[in-house]
Amino acid sequence: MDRIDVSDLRKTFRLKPGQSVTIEGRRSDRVDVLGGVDLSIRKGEFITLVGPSGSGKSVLLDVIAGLTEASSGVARIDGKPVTRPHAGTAYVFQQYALFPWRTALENIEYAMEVRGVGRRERRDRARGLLDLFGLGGFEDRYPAQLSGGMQQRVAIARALANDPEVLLMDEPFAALDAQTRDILQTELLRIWETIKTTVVFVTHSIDEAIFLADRIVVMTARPARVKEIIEIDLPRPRDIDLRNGDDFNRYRARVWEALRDEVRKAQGDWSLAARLAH
Ligand SMILES: Nc1ncnc2c1ncn2[C@@H]1O[C@H](COP(=O)(O)OP(=O)(O)OP(=O)(O)O)[C@@H](O)[C@H]1O
Repeated sequence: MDRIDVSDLRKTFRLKPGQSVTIEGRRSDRVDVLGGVDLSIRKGEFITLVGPSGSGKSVLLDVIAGLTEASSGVARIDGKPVTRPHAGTAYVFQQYALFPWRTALENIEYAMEVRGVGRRERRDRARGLLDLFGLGGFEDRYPAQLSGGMQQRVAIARALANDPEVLLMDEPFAALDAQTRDILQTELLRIWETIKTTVVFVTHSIDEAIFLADRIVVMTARPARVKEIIEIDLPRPRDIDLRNGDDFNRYRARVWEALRDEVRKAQGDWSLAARLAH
């Protein structure tokens, strides 16, 4: 059975009274963000999601997470419709979203506390996760005392603390410098290869999308649908040098080919909106 199944998912936001947007030259108080998304994701698969800015990738993740209700259609996890946040789903955002008043160890323990896991088990597991992410020795540091890369490692460790069946990641490395980003991609893959949870990872980076994925889902401009799914047939475990190879280059060209027109459409939408706004 598929782990995640999304079927004809649509989402329209109604704006607040007095607010409006310009879409294709017309004023509207509604924004159609998801326009019928169909997608099946197998258990243990690593999916990356790319699409123009503002195309609804985060909204799609929010619906799968149970944080936003769809206007119509359904997202299912293990065959059950998602209607609210689910203990088996963890979410990692671009901003580290750690509790500043808790140490690294206590941040990781938090998710287990909520589930009522006993203190000793919590501590042991949180320590194990810190070690897994190369953060042994930093357990008593507060987020402000950690680098961006370290904070994001803690955020991912916290997300993994409850052994999620589904891990949703919304541009988790976008705020990091290029080298830290490369390192974290490799670390994430190393850890994923041992735990094999199902990952849906949103990114703007084509290289990141190829490097991580079993399959890349390319979304259209808003209202978003799945434009194309590209199978990434590169050997695992993957090393960052893979990016210099011919196969990688071919995938780069192919993903960009799928994305290019959608990015143009989205930009046309914005520039038209900007012209009309002046
Ligand atoms: N609560 C809301 N009310 C109204 N519009 C919303 C709301 N949330 C999102 N939107 C709109 O939905 C669209 C899609 O947003 P979303 O953040 O999912 O895009 P995205 O593809 O993740 O973009 P980016 O790649 O830039 O992060 C945007 O136009 C956004 O303004």
